[in-house]
Amino acid sequence: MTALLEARDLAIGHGRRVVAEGISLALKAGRVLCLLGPNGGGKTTLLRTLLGLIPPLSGTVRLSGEDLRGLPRREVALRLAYVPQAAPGGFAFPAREVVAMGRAARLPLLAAPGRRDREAAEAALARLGIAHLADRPVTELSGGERQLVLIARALAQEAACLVLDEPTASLDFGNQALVLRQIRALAARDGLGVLMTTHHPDHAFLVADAAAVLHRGGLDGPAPPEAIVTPARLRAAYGVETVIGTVETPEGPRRVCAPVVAGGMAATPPR
Ligand SMILES: Nc1ncnc2c1ncn2[C@@H]1O[C@H](COP(=O)(O)OP(=O)(O)OP(=O)(O)O)[C@@H](O)[C@H]1O
Repeated sequence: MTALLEARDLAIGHGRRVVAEGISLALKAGRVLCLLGPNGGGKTTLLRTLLGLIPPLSGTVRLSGEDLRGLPRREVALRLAYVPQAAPGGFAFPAREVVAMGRAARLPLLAAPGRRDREAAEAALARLGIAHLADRPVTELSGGERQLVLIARALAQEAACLVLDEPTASLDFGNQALVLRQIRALAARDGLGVLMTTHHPDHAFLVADAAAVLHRGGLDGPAPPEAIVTPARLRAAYGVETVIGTVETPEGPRRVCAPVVAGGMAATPPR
């Protein structure tokens, strides 16, 4: 099976400044890849490079085997949907219209959304459990609600691959679980490929088939979460001691990651 999204020996950065190099990864349909790493490690830079929003310093990005550089923006948008980090501000559009904007790449230039587009927007709202927010201006929503609207907008795009930058960052505990459940279902049930960044190593255990850590100018992984999320690697990446254990859940045994906060900080924090 050809990967939906693939990076080969990628170097990423801004201008001439290299943020990380030697990055290779592949994301297949129906899989979730969790990207971890400390603040400033380069996660957003990597996502934006994979999306073609900033050029790689070297190496290649392929979408379903095709070099990203040869694809028009519109074609990229039909294959990859991006949920950027939630930012305050913006226009007071109703949530329904913001979600419908996810259909833009599927419409002829300046065409109004049709019935199929409105249905896709409604379905995306319902799927994330926010149909009741459809008429509310997004500027009046809580940060968490707004994040769910942005995810619904990406779903409405109906791309084969979802790229989410910290999709749970501003969400409360319940909404985090809702979003993670949706992410898993989108991969398992609908066969989407999902690449997400997170600051919670536990999310890799919860939803991911593979995890990778971007730190110290390189990428560890991707590999199965249990091979990547280890006390040694978390110490190297975050400078914190952790305990990894297994708990019983209704879905079966699951690994969990607990930081040690009482005098357990590593002697040498990263960079
Ligand atoms: N537009 C830019 N121009 C120049 N340097 C940038 C730009 N955006 C980010 N950087 C730098 O690139 C490095 C990686 O930043 P990036 O935002 O990719 O990290 P991150 O892992 O996503 O961080 P966080 O977890 O805090 O969101 C940082 O040193 C940052 O200062």
